[in-house]
Amino acid sequence: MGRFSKMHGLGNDFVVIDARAQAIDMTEARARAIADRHAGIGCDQLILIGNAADADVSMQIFNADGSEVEACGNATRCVPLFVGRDVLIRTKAGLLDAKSVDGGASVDMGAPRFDWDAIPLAYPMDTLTMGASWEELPAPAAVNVGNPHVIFFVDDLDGVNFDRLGPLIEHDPLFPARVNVNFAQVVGDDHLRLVVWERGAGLTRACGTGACATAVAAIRRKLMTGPVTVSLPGGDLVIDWAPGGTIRMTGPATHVFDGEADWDRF
Ligand SMILES: N[C@H](CCC[C@H](N)C(=O)O)C(=O)O
Repeated sequence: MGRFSKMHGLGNDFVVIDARAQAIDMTEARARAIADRHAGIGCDQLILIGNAADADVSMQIFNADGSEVEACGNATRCVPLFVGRDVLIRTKAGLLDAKSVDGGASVDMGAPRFDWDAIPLAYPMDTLTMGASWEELPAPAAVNVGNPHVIFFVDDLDGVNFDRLGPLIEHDPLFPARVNVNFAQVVGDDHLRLVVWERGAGLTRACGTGACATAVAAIRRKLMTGPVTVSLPGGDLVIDWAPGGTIRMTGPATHVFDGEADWDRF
């Protein structure tokens, strides 16, 4: 039998498996089966913690649809709680420094990237105000924070049909690696509301990399200067960034319970 921890960051929930202690052959199909909320354990993302030659641990991230991706901000904040100390984490997006703070963690998420081919987009385009539109939505921004994000700043977040526009944009051929779709509303000085349709997971209660990408886009557009409070359905994150620097994300991390499972059954 294998062991796992159920954890979350502002309701964005994870099954976390310590692959240092147990051999597990993770495939896209097995990740999807584990994440299934009806026939599996259920989570937005599956997280494998492993050994790393150049860091304290490695972190692999699988979306609920089974796709392996580069970054997950909310899960990164859970790693110090999971391993019991501050850690340097090797991910597909680079080395991340995660330190415990009261009730959660503060993480240096690295530097954002803005070039069209770093997002990536299918062809050259300005990524601060993109020359692309979807129905009534305003021209978005695009930012890569280890994973790809498109950000729409709207006047009325409650009037957006997330379930219709989210998948339409996630799968648009302009995004050859698909994309996380962020819908944001400025609600005060250095304060945003944000709802995210996540690539490979759909609507979640919070998205850490989405909060990072959206705060960076707001600062780039001079809508605010930061540190930015990002209010997601599951709660608040604080994002600090200045042009030319790396992004610091601070917020809660929660351990819910530990369990056992026979991984060969998935
Ligand atoms: N859906 C994302 C991965 C999880 C990101 C999110 N849960 C976070 O906290 O950053 C992607 O496909 O890039």
